[in-house]
Amino acid sequence: MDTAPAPAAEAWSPRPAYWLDDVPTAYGHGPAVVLLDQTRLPAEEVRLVCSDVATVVDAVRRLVVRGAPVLGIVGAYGVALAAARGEDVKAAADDIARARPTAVNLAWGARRALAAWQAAGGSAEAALREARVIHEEDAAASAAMAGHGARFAAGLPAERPLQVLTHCNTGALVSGGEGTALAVVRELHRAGRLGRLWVDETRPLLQGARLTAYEAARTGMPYTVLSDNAAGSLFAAGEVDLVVVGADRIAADGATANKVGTYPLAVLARHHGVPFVVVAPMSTVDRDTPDGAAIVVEQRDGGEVTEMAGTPLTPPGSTAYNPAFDVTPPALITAIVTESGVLSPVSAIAIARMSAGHDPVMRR
Ligand SMILES: CSC[C@H]1O[C@H](OP(=O)(O)O)[C@H](O)[C@@H]1O
Repeated sequence: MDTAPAPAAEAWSPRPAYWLDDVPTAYGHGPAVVLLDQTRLPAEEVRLVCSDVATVVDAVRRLVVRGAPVLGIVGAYGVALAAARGEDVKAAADDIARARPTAVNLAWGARRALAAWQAAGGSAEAALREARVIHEEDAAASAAMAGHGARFAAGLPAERPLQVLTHCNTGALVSGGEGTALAVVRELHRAGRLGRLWVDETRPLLQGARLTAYEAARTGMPYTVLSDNAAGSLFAAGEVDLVVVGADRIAADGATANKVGTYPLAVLARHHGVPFVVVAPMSTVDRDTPDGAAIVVEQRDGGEVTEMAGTPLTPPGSTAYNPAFDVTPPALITAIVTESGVLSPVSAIAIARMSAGHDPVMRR
């Protein structure tokens, strides 16, 4: 079984999204939101300079920037950009929130920046300040989750360095810091406790094969990519000690929306007695969504399934079912790791306590 070579571990960040005050733009010099174009990775590191909100919204829709926490950061920067350009700020916040419906962070970040703008009497500086606070908060949350998650993993009965399976991409590309679930894996690697990272390719857009592998290679983790279909045989062979995934929205009862293909992993993990851990900041917990049935799952264009890099994979006229996410019920989740601590077992009460700002049920 091939394992990609592990280059020297390094403190590395791809800087997925940031603000620049004064750059050449389509409108002359002015502020911009700069995005690392994740559709071009791993082959090319190309940055998109967004000088208006319409460009930000299009970039979110095309997954130029993606992943719940960084979407919260970009949502806030997008509102700050509208304010700086004298655009309709409320309309901008609404357009941003509508760009992708499932990751609660997108609307949450936009609304926080809008509220700051309104509270300051329509101040663009206030909106930008709030966006920067959200960016910094997410970096701190990422570090805290990495610590809580690694300590939880260290408590697992393991006779070997952990073999961890993950789905989609939850690293520094989705965060102001090192990410969510992949930040936990990176912390385990630093502590010498990571035996291998199994990387689900994550059809149809291959966030795992393209992005998680890119991050694992850049940070020196021992990793192996697999087709999503192969995960079951890994469990059956006893090669998975822990599953860690991210989240796009966690409902008040602990039901979790994440990249499509997550729910089957939760079922496999339960069947094989493997801990299944969700890692997400509090900004992804949405107490206004009561349960999994209330989570809106983004349905994306079928062409993402029937084509690969513009090449048809199916006969002309084929239709495709392409939900971007699925929902895992709380009963299949061993623990939810947030910056506040570890919930185990997950319960509606614990989630409610956590989303109300109280300490979670269990803290490690
Ligand atoms: C922890 S945020 C990463 C999260 O977002 C991904 O979805 P997408 O690539 O469509 O933005 C996936 O659900 C990841 O778990």
